[in-house]
Amino acid sequence: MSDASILICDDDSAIRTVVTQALRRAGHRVTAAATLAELRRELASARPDVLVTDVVLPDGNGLDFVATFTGENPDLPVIVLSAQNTLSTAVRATEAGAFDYLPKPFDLDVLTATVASALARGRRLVDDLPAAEEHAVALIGRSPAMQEVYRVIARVVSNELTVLITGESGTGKELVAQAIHDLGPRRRAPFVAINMAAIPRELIEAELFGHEKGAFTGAAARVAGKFEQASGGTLFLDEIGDMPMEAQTRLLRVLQSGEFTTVGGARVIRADVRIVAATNKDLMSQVVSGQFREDLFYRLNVVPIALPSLRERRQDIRLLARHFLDRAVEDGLPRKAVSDDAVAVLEAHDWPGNVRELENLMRRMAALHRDEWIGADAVRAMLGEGSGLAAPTRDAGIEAAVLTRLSRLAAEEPGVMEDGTLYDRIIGEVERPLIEAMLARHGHNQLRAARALGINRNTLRKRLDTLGIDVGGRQDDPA
Ligand SMILES: Nc1ncnc2c1ncn2[C@@H]1O[C@H](COP(=O)(O)OP(=O)(O)OP(=O)(O)O)[C@@H](O)[C@H]1O
Repeated sequence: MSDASILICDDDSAIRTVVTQALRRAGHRVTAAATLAELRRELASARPDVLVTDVVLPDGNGLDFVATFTGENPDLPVIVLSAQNTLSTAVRATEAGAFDYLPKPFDLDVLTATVASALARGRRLVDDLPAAEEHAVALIGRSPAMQEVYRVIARVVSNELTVLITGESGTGKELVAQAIHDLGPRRRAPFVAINMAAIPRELIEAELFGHEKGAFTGAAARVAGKFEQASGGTLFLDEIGDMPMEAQTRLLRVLQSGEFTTVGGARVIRADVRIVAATNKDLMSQVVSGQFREDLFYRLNVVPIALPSLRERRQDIRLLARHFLDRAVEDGLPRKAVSDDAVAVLEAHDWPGNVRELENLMRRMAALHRDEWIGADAVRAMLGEGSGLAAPTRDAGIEAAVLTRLSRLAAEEPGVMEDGTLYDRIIGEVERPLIEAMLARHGHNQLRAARALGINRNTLRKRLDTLGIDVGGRQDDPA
């Protein structure tokens, strides 16, 4: 007999019975309540060692009760059970001061273990949480795998622990990092992301720590690095597995000392950022092969969050598909709906590009499908056409940008999807930044820019004219 007393409140009598039996088997004394009123009566007559409560009760909301109750009884651990399996319930439960949150259906062994650890600690897990606030980050998914992700997020939002998010490309690593920022006390300061794979290796340190004027060829002025830009907020180190060794060493030093110096500078700056890192690589095997510093790995991997692939949470596909169609409506596209057999096709697909691939597909459907109802054949056809979507040579960012642009155009100009101008308009919009970038890279020398682009100099001149790109009076200097 543990001699601990547990009070359980749930309006479902089957849950009350099984929980009571399981906790009694574990040696505890158990009292049960079916409503908030009964719960209040029980609490007034005797103080339990742990309170376990449901959220939706016939006479009120369990979470509101927990928030007030834990404020007055900070030492009594509360475990919240809920069937509303969203990130916001997990976070609200933690914000309300709950010791832990268990999504329904839960495993009785897990509940028993959670009660045991609540008894061992005898206090709330999280202190000083920010006031509950509606947040913009929509992480969709109710699968058990996502529930686990929400629980970890809810536990880390209020502290400064470094988080390492792993998962295949497109599983939502950046979205999770953003959620951790948006829900935590640093949310009013910037969230700054840097992608190690997208920056030339030799520039990574300057990007991270900033550089002084003249630190290297081309450093015309002092530039603040991402650490400074994110000051007070969160720094998201994306694709951390691609970080070169020297930069890893420097990052480790910063994490150890909490200070850094800019490239070429003697100035010491205090690093005031929360670090969230992400990778789609197996960092541990990179450690083994000597490509990643072991000490840095352990510094980053304080709280690991492993995001499931979409294949591992197929039950979320329907919700996600609807979510992306709703988002398309917000972008001004007509409302579309997926039929059940279309959902079955979506659920059977393997999604190598994960949620990003599904998001792109739904955007394409919203922008291009003619009927309001999206059936199985339309999905099959679109999946067939888009089968190259996740191919490494195709940039999902460009795909998404083009589809977003198409959506906006469709919303702003009815008829544009049929009026025969789309090719020139969209290609023109992509062409302009491409040409401008190559001109800038080649010092506005048109001949060299044309060569680099692989087009004829006259073609380039014509395109500059048509697109109205200002060449600042420069012509093509001799190459
Ligand atoms: N659970 C989710 N709910 C809603 N949208 C999601 C979810 N997961 C991912 N997305 C969406 O899918 C797209 C890809 O997500 P994100 O960029 O966060 O993935 P990632 O894992 O960081 O990818 P990469 O490794 O390629 O950088 C984004 O547009 C994001 O909003």
